[in-house]
Order: sequence, then structure tokens, then C-alpha cells
Amino acid sequence: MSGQAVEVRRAGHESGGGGPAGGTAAIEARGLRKTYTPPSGEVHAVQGVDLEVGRGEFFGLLGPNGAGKSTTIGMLTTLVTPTGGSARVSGFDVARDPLEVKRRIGVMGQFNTLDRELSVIDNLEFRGRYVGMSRAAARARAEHLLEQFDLADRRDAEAAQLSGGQMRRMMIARTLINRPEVLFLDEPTAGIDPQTRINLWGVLREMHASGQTVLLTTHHLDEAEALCERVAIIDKGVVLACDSVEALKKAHGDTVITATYDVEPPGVPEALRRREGVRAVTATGGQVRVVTTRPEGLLRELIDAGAADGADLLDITTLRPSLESVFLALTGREYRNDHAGHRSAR
Ligand SMILES: Nc1ncnc2c1ncn2[C@@H]1O[C@H](COP(=O)(O)OP(=O)(O)OP(=O)(O)O)[C@@H](O)[C@H]1O
Repeated sequence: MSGQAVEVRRAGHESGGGGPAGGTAAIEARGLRKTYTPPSGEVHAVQGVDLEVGRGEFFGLLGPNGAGKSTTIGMLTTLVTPTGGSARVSGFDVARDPLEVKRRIGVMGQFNTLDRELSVIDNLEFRGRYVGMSRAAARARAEHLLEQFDLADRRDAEAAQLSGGQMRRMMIARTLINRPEVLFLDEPTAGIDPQTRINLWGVLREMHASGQTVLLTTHHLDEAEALCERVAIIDKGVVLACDSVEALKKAHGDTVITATYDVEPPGVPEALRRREGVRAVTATGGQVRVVTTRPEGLLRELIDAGAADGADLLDITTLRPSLESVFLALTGREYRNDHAGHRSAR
């Protein structure tokens, strides 16, 4: 992908710094809301989201299935109409100036929208034509992207013949055809094998190094950690925390210890709540979960406090500070990724 650094930065300058509010954030959302109203009843998918993404930043929207990530991206890319709040992308209001926003963004959704029967080069060139480029400009840009994304040897193959990894690279390349100022990637690695996923991370890192602003949604905690400078953790339509992964771990990433007893030990939670460093204790049946900044010596206390209640400790798990423990500390729930891997872009 050599050479892209210069191109992407130039793309930003050509547009005069991004519209009337040039010099401001690449993405800015204030109190953004979406309530769907299907016949089955209202769904409050996004409930007042505030976000600010800087130019050139690689930002992650992280949350479990149904958290509201796609709906948020949908509103920022003008595909979903907000029911409250406001958002600006590249300085333009998504509700008032959707065309200006569309001109400045690239969007890669979760599903494969390549024309399977067209060749790789034609897929790229046609997208360029669709977004208003001249034939010559679209062709030249397409050839360039094929080189950058290591697809030149597949130039004349039908899109249907590409491997899963090549397909994703091509989908990303296609979103870059008109040099978008802000790139939105909605779960770009959903449903692909681990090795292809890691390879794609390399492509995304190079794009970031070249100055491209990226908003990525993912429900893979490791992906957010590997790629994003900052992440917003979103759950049930609300941003729970927004910072760098390191800062989040420092602020919320306590050690979480889950102890399982053979019978419910009613005295254990109370005994632990009095312990230094303990931030929260939750108990369900025979399971006691402790969130603490001071895990040292806790195992002995869990055994002794259980024994005092006539309960034997059967199992213990320890979660060190990580995005997973951050999520647990913020929501009181384990991070679940129910559908990961079930989707395919092919
Ligand atoms: N068009 C729609 N009509 C009604 N409800 C919807 C619609 N789109 C999404 N929802 C609901 O809104 C909530 C948020 O969905 P959304 O797709 O934004 O979440 P997500 O975080 O992107 O999830 P996933 O990771 O599974 O894609 C969910 O409860 C979902 O069922």
C-alpha cells in the first residue's frame, strides 16, 4: 500500500479541510438517538450518543450484538434517520446536508455487495463512475487501488472467484475509490477465519498510518485493542465509556474474580464488601463475583468465608484488567459475542 499516505492527506486538503466547519472533528455526534417503531413495539436502539472523532484517528465503536453500533453508523452515514440529537461528519450535518456528507465518506457494511459476475477492475471502476468520477479517473484510481491492496494479479478475475480475504480487501478498496475523508467500516472482519482477520488488520493499520480517518465497529474485543487509538464502549444504545484502551483499563479494568461454591454462601458477599479494594460484589446462587483493585490474598478469604457458611469452593476464575473486565465492571455482565463468526460477507 505504499504511496497512499500522500494521497489520503491530499484528499483532505482538496476538500478545503472538510466543509463549513473545517478544522473541526471528523465526526461529532451530540445526543444522537434512534427509536425504531416496528409493529411489535418501540426499540430504543440508540439513546443519546455523544461522540467526537478527530481527523486521522482510528476510532472503534465496540459493543455486543444489538448494542446499537450499526444503527449509529447508519445515522452517521445518512442511511438511518435519527429521531433525536444531531451529528456532523466532515463538518456537515447528516440530516441537513446528507449529500455533502455522502460525498466525503466511504462505507463498508457487514455484507458483501460486490457484483459477483463483474471483474475485479470493473467492480472498482463502476463504483467510481457511480459516485461521479470520469471514466478515465475511475479507471486510473481503480488500477492504483489494485496495486495498493495487493489485488493486481486478480484484476480480470470475476469477483466471485476471490478468496474471503481478497474479497474483503476489495470491498475496502472500493470504498476508497473517491478518496473519502472518513471511512466507516461496520464489522469488516465478521465471519472470516482468524488468519484472514489478522491479515486484514495489517491492511487497516497501513491505512491508518497513511492518515485515513476510520470509524470501525466491532464486537471483537481483541480487534478493538489491536487497531483503535480510542474506543467507545456501547451497550443498549448508550456509550458507557470512551477513551484509549490503556486509559479504560486503568480507570475501570479491575481484576474480576468469580468463585463458584457447591451451595449458596449467604455470608460471603457481605464479608467481601468490607474488604479493602473491593469495588463490587454480586452473588447469584452459588456464584459470587468480586471486582477488586486488590486481588492478593482473596482466594484464601473466599475459601474461609465459604467454609464459615458451610459452602465448599468448587471453582475460581480470575480476569485480569482487559477490555473484557472493563465491560464487566461497567455493566455487571460478561461480554457476550453471540453471533460472532455466524455472518459471512461472501
Ligand atoms: N430496522 C429496525 N427495526 C427495528 N429494530 C431494529 C432495526 N434495526 C435494528 N434494530 C434493533 O435495534 C437494536 C440495535 O441494533 P444494531 O443493529 O444497531 O446493533 P449492533 O450493535 O450493530 O448489533 P450487531 O453487532 O448484532 O450488528 C437491536 O435491538 C436491533 O434488533
